[in-house]
Amino acid sequence: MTHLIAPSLLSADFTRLGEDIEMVNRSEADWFHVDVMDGVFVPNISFGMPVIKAIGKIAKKPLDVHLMIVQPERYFDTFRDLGTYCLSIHAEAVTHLHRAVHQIRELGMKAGVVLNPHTPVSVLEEIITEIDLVLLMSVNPGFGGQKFIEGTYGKIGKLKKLISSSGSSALIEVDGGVDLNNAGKLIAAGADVLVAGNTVFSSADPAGTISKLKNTVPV
Ligand SMILES: O=C(CO)[C@H](O)[C@H](O)COP(=O)(O)O
Repeated sequence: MTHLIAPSLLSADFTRLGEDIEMVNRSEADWFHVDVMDGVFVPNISFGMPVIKAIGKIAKKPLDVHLMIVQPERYFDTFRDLGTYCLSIHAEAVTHLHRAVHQIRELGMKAGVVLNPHTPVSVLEEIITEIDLVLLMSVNPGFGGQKFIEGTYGKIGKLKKLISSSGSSALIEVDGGVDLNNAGKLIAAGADVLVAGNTVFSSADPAGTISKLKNTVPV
């Protein structure tokens, strides 16, 4: 499978969000990455339901929603109703991860599990065959534009081994500090989905940057 690109709307220009969404619609991007922060699980607040509803009205590509919130179970129904394709929750934010991922799947969404940089891949051993995606944070979550954590390459390798030895078909997504310099190495390490915020939206040619990310070859 060729890798997928998911521009993170956290780095979009909110004064012209509609134009940025249309740019992504027309681009070679595959998904919209939507970061939801509550100011408790992470030290920042992003946007909530009315904004996501507006995004969903004009987004022509699947919504890949990353919940950085405590007790995410409270909102699974709401995110399904907002048209979420893949709903990802942090392993660190829920006590009953198995129950939570099954609730997400029963609502008809793909279920993703997110690991913070300090959380080992081994926490997924008993659940890897029951999830659709693992999102590895390559920065500490909460803010766009942070520096990529180099240890992520090794973590992708460990996750890839766990996925192939278990027969899981989970995708590996990487989020945080992804740019044109590290994209090829991330794909070579085994990343299936690259999230990019700052790299895309701070670029002089965002659609061109998405195209470059999409056409990056493994190195
Ligand atoms: O989840 C996130 C922050 O918690 C963002 O998706 C991530 O940081 C992407 O932004 P950038 O590519 O600018 O690092």
